[in-house]
Amino acid sequence: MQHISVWLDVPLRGAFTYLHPQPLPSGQRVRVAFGNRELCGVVDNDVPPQALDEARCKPILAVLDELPPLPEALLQQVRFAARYYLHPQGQALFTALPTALREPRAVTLADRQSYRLNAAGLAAEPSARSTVQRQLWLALQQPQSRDALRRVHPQAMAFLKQRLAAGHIDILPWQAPPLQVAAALTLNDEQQAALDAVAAKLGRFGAFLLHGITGSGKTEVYLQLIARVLAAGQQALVIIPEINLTPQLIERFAQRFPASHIVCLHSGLSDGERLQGWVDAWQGVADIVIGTRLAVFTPQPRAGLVIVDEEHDGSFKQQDGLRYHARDLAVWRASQAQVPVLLGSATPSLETVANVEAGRYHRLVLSARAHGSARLPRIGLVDTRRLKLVDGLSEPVIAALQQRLARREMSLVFINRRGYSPVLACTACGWTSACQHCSARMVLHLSARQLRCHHCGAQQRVPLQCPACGNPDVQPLGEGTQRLEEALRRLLPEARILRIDRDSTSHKAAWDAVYQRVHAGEVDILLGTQMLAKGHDFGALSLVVVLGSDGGLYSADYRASERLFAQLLQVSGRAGRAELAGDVIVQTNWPEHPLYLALTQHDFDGFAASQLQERREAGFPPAASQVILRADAPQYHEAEAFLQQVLALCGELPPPLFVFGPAPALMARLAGRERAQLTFEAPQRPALHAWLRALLPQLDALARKAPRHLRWSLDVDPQEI
Ligand SMILES: Nc1ncnc2c1ncn2[C@@H]1O[C@H](COP(=O)(O)OP(=O)(O)OP(=O)(O)O)[C@@H](O)[C@H]1O
Ligand SMILES: [Zn+2]
Repeated sequence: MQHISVWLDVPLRGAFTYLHPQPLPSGQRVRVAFGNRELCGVVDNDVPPQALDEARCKPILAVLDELPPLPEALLQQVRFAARYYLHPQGQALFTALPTALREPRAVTLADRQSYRLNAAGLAAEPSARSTVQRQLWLALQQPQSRDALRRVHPQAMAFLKQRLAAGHIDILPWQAPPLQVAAALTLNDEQQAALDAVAAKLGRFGAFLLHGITGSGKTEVYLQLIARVLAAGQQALVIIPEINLTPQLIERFAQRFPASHIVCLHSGLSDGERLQGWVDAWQGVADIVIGTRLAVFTPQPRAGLVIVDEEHDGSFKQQDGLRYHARDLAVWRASQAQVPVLLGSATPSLETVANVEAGRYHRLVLSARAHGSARLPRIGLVDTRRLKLVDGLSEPVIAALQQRLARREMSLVFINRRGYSPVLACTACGWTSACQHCSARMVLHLSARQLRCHHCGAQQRVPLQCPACGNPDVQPLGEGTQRLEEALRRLLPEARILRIDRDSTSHKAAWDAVYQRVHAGEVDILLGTQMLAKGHDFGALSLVVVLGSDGGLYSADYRASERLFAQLLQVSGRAGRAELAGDVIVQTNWPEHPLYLALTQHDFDGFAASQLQERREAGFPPAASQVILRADAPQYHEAEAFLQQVLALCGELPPPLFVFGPAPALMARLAGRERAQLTFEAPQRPALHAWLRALLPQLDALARKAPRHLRWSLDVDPQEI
């Protein structure tokens, strides 16, 4: 019997040892017993098996070998991710796999082979009268996939089956159809320079930032680079935020590469669809993979290029389990595969800006809008300190909306708050609608007659009177999208208004309908949240109004200004993308704030430089490296006590490492649990990680003794504090 190391999806750091009569290759999926369950495991011969007595060791129950062993490149990527993010490797591995491959069961996959008549089949010619048979027989003189045959005639499968049984068919391995590239746009000089710079690195590693203002034609650069990669017989990986994965984007890729196999990986897929796409990429059948953060783990044997669009986007950081950053893993992966990686954004993250400054990434600039006459919009501020607002709207804003309406141009009203009003308050005693489970207010959803917590999902009926003092006069305070919709309908009765937020437009089909209406010219005012901020290209849009953004100016989170600036520049970037000139109006009580001043000048570089300077002075990332140890429990003192024990375990940290806390998290209470944290920090990452890695065994031991209801986690390079 052989001792074999197997990774399991369990929160333990080591691999497990099982027995099997023969050696098995690394990456082989197997079924094993674990406790009283059966689990899927993955063999890893890089880990020495434990020298256990055979009597104490269980056998492997089944070898799940309908697929080849998982590729070494994936196992390496997982090894790196587990090490870097201080996460159990077994769990990291299973995070990387599609759900269907996490189960201890065999999977079924589409047939990607081709079929062609052999000599016997060519000799057995159907009679001229059986037209369907003849049509299929003629088609099968060339290699055909099952899909292609079905398109020839719906009865194709029956014909194929019969001919296979008769021994008339040769089965051929999958073959890529010849590449087709539809007509591309002529690049402008900056686009061309960017393309040339990355193309020069094809076949080698190089990290690039494509810093292109909104509407500068970044996507066109991606498409033309991908054309080169495909022409070289390689595969491309494109990672984008979930919110940008619109049917329009996919359509743009499909139109450019009509014969290529494009796989789209996102959260809306069924397990079977995700598995098929993943396996197609791994088997080299898929030429292009476009997906959200999890797609960074999709294997590609002929990898040629990695693209991360909107690289600054917060959704690239996973917030539970293996807390990886898809952009950072994408860069690592490109360096392993020796291919270039291109990070695109109009508002790059400060991490990336710092990497450019340090010479690790090379910056490529697109400084002008690509579309013929398009210019950047004018951004103006409306000082609301002395203005009377009607449902949150100032006179100049209403006038501007009216003007566009008269000119039959489209406007976008942006407010990052869904619901009717962010809080309900009692006019007598000052009671507000706090969530009982979170340190947050419950949002009024008037149409549903509910108060809802946007953090934990708690819902309750709108009280008819103040729950504290019985006063019947409880009033909504502030505006959300629903209330603004109501106000706009009243103030501009002739306008056709379309509200877009997570309540109105949650699935892809709804998005499709939005696009159709917008492009058919059936919308005068688009009103919505951050769902509208990024990536969309609405030609007729000439005015953007930003409401309620002041809240982001004075947050305790040091990243809040960076995020707000990026969001405002992105949403401003929706205006004036084609022939129409664009205007942006930001309503604010703080018109002198440096963030707004930089915004009105479209001064990303100046703003980023000042933010980086602040971070350096304060010793915050990217000028330092952080790891947060979080703990939560029903009572604060339980979470805190655990972290105190960790502190005692740490003892004196070797300078320049240091730790602060335990302190309550910014959102101290969430879904009924109190949250505390320790923040570890150091000017340099390797020393911090090495020191924490050495601490892990003792930390795990301590955690095993903690109360059962205590939860804890490590967050490397945290994005939320
Ligand atoms: N070289 C070009 N010549 C003419 N038009 C172009 C060119 N490149 C891009 N465009 C057009 O400019 C518009 C904006 O391009 P694209 O959507 O690629 O920009 P982007 O930089 O990805 O924008 P954003 O970051 O704002 O989403 C599109 O309508 C596109 O067709
Ligand atoms: Zn809540």
